[in-house]
Amino acid sequence: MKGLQTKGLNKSFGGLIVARDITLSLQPGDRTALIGPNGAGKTTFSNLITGILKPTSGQILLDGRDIGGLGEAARVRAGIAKTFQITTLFKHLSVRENIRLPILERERRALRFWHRADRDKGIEAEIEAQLAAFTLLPLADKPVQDLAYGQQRLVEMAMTLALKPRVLILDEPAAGVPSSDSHLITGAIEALPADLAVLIIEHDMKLVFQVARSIIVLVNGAILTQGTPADIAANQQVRDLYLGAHHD
Ligand SMILES: Nc1ncnc2c1ncn2[C@@H]1O[C@H](COP(=O)(O)OP(=O)(O)OP(=O)(O)O)[C@@H](O)[C@H]1O
Repeated sequence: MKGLQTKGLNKSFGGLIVARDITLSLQPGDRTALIGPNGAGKTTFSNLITGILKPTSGQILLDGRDIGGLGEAARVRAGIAKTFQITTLFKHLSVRENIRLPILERERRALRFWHRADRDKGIEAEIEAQLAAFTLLPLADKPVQDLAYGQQRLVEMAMTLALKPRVLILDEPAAGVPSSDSHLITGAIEALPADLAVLIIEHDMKLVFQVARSIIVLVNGAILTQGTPADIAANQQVRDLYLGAHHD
């Protein structure tokens, strides 16, 4: 089966169960949001997928292959990427230079024997394409520290795509972004490569309902329900348990 699957994923910290029998699948092209109240286990789930945490039991498959035994770096190489965080941006370097870094790193790892000039030309073309895709061309030569927060988040996304992921986890892409700039984030998500499988963990329901085609609701570490945005908006249990409740 193509894409990412989890089968019966469980995680406990001592007596505290934070992931309960999570079985889901994320196919190429999916735009799936994972929502749930604070402490529901969303971050824990993302950490299980990226390999930061090891599950207590259960399986994680990528294209049908069990990747549960792989460490974080190997999972990135296998095609699972989570967005770089703003704290990892080189703030004094330009947007273009920041985007160049993960591309150079990828090429160094791939040990492809390009003629140097061809390789450099290819890299520069890729940087320009990413700048254009994320509407960053006019800002390309500015130091990242001079950008608005929402624009810095676009730089993170562009850098993550240099890893050529097949599965992309966007962990709170709109966190800290003023609502006047949230269209930058929704625009960037909508412009992601069509065949990428995208999992969006997000508190901002407006953004979730704009970009997700499927929504998974997590409560107490377990999947309460999964459905289209219309299903979820109409689900009384979700409204009672989550959407009506106060969260940040
Ligand atoms: N390393 C840890 N050790 C013990 N308990 C932990 C650890 N990490 C998370 N937890 C607990 O696991 C539960 C789920 O936390 P998690 O951060 O995954 O939830 P979340 O849905 O991402 O919440 P939020 O929306 O607030 O980010 C919480 O009760 C949390 O206190």
